[in-house]
Amino acid sequence: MEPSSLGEVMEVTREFYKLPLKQKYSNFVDGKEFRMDWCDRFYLVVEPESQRIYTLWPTQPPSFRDILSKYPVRCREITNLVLKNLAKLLNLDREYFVNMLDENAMTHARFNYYPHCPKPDQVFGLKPHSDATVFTIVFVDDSVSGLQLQKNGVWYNVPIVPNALLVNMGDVMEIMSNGLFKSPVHRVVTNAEKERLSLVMFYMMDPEREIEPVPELVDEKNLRRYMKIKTKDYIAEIFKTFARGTLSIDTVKI
Ligand SMILES: O=C(O)CCC(=O)C(=O)O
Ligand SMILES: [Fe+2]
Repeated sequence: MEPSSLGEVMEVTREFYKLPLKQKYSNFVDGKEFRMDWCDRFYLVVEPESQRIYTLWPTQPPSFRDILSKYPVRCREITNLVLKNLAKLLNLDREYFVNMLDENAMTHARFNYYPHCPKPDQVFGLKPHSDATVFTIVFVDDSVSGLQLQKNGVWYNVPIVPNALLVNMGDVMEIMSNGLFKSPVHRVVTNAEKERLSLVMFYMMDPEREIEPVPELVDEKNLRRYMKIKTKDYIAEIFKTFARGTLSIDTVKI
């Protein structure tokens, strides 16, 4: 994607979060079972277009709508390209995963704003989680880091790469690939001095479609590792597990 279009997208996100009319509320609830995250989130359905609720779309800054209408189109091109190559890697029909994201598939845009935090050692910007999506495209802040990935129990900082988008495999791909692909656990740490922004595109299937390992990838040698679950039930699960700080994918592992 051209650096100029990416720059515009980050700029409208920044402008939006500067608006006084936006109610800013940061939560710090320190309980035994429940810990809120140090961030403001704003979700919009962007696809299917018929499900956009334009009354919720900010009218300020004035270019918000226009820019946020074009961005998903470009992200979809990236998604399709990567999904085709992932299917090829698994020796499946190249369109296999692309076809899962049919006309009823849901794409959410999530705008994350992490205010600077007076107690960065006590609260996360976003708790450890894996994305309950097919696929996620993250546009991270171009100057403040904070996103970390877990591998073999160790946390690694995700570097800031100018004008780059981060493509993240979600739980659905882990389940469908019967564990060949991994949906990485990640988190966002807070920063004592600086605020941070990100814009995340979440690709999910039609809520009525079922998630399960691709039959071609399961046999006597490669036993089935995940149960079947309807997309909408999996989404309902996320809200419970995220609040508890556990992983949704663990609920469908066999
Ligand atoms: O803010 C980020 O860099 C990542 C956000 C994220 O992981 C999410 O919204 O699921
Ligand atoms: Fe995430």
